[in-house]
Amino acid sequence: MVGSRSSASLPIIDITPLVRLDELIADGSFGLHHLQNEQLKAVAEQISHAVETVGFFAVTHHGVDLSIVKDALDESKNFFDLEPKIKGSVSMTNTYPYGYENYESLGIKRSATSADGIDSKETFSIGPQNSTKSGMPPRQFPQDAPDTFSLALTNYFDIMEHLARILYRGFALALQLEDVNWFLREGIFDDGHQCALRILNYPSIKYRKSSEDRSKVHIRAGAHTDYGAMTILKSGGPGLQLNLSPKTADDESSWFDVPHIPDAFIINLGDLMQRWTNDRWMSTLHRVIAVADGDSSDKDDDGVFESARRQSIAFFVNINGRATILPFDSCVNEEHPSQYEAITASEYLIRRHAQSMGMK
Ligand SMILES: O=C(O)CCC(=O)C(=O)O
Ligand SMILES: [Fe+2]
Repeated sequence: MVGSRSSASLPIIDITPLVRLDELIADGSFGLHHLQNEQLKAVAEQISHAVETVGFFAVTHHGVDLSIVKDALDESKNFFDLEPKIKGSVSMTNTYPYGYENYESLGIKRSATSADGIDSKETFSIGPQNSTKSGMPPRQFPQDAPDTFSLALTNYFDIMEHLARILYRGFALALQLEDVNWFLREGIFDDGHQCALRILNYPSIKYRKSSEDRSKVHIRAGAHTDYGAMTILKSGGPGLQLNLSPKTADDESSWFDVPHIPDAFIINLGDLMQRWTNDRWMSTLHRVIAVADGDSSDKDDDGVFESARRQSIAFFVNINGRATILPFDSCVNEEHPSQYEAITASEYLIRRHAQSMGMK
């Protein structure tokens, strides 16, 4: 029964100490003694625990200007309301891996489980600002979309880049790397990084649930793991679920709701970070399901349910394409020998993308 879905205990981490650290570094007053701060150590421990046991956590007190988030959500809504001809005028191609995609009309099924159908969502993505250093194509926005749209997305991208830096410091502390700015070194995560921003729209839907199989859920985005280092997700409503064991993806009882926490961001790790940490940190399977409005989900008879439109914004945090991914020393020992060879980040992402499209 959908009404009995249970919530995973999502770690909620107040990242104030990491935001303070960022301020100290920005104004030049940082000294190594600041790393001895007990609250900072506690945050690193919380991150470490979250990524080793769930692969997902929420961050609060992140310092992000929420008016930029609101603008991005409002402008996204207006964008997806535009005519298909306009919103689809910049679309994803073999040479431009961003732009507009309508999964339903393309018949795209990107999911790990046989039970999932075609995603009922549309998306628009942009890549990094610095196309020369990142080696990615220059950003494109539909010509007939308002300037306020490109401005809102550009601003959102910039604040996410900043939050990514703050979180990467948390990761360096959690991994006990020798330098708190380890991930932010030149050639690892500098302005040649390959982050991507994707806005998502799940149109409102009506669906019927059969009385024979009441456990069946209506999938809006099929089960998948993300490819990159981490994803910073702003979800505009409930419906996100996670599953801690890929083997049980077809078993409904193994899916847990990720609580929707307004004003927080949900962080989840991607496959690249799992590989980098020699499988110590988890890239967790997740999906989006329709949640009936007004929680009328446990009607007795065959009912038609309606689920409101849902929007979200995913910021896929990557690193520079040429950076080498080799398991961290702190994640390799006799009990856990290194599982992976060195690979560059871009090689890895291309390989993962090909796998998801059914090519090997
Ligand atoms: O819309 C959401 O809440 C999740 C989106 C997601 O998982 C993705 O785009 O990778
Ligand atoms: Fe995802």
